[in-house]
Amino acid sequence: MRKPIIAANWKMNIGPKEAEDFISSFTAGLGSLSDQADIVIAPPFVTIPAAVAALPANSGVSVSSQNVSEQDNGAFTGEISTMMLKELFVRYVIIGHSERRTLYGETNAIINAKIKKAIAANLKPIFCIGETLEERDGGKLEEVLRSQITEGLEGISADDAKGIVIAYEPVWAIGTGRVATSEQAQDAHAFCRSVVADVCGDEVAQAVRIQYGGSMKADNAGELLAQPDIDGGLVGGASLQAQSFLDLISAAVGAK
Ligand SMILES: O=C[C@H](O)COP(=O)(O)O
Repeated sequence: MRKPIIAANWKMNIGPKEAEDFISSFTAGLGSLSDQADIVIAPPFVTIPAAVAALPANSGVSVSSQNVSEQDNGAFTGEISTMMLKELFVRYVIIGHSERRTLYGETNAIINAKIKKAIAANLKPIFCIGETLEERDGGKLEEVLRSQITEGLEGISADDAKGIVIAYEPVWAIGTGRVATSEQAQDAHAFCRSVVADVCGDEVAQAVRIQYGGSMKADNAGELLAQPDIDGGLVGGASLQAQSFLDLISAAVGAK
């Protein structure tokens, strides 16, 4: 049985002050939800210290970054290293989000280097994959997912791969309000799991958690999480208000 994992990706929203207010309302309403799922919040880099400080001890909520450098240190203006994140008690790192791929030119090779760097620092990667509408309509869904997974996980041991979280996010569903149907999402998740089995073996494929991302909300989270291969969510818009994120988590864990 894979424990659900629900992550808030705040993207370029919520500064340090606003994060304190969010976390105080969010943790006040969390109750036992954090026993039923791993809950992760990924603020912008500058908000991470305030988010970590605002979380009560034993809240059961982990902090993630939204990106990390594949370099250790040096002349890389604007970049943040794994070791800097470790100092801030960050536990997860979102890697290869479609916005990083399309807007900032991240390739499968760069993403693979970032995943390796995160693992070496004992940070847990949330490894994002997903097809564009053009690729899906052009019959390339499986080809795209296979190459993203195969190249992203290249050279990673089975033991390390087990701890990676994969986020399947159809690009056409991100921020559009157009959620994949539960059947479309389940089919894609089952396919991703089969590719992980090809690359890393069946034991890893059964252990790896695969989140769905793309217009997930409280009113569709239950149906999505009821699917056997959907183990959680990577949530953008619906994670920006404490109550809407709590409602979503509640619906998600209720379906498992
Ligand atoms: O990382 C989160 C995803 O990009 C989904 O964003 P969204 O929930 O706003 O569609």
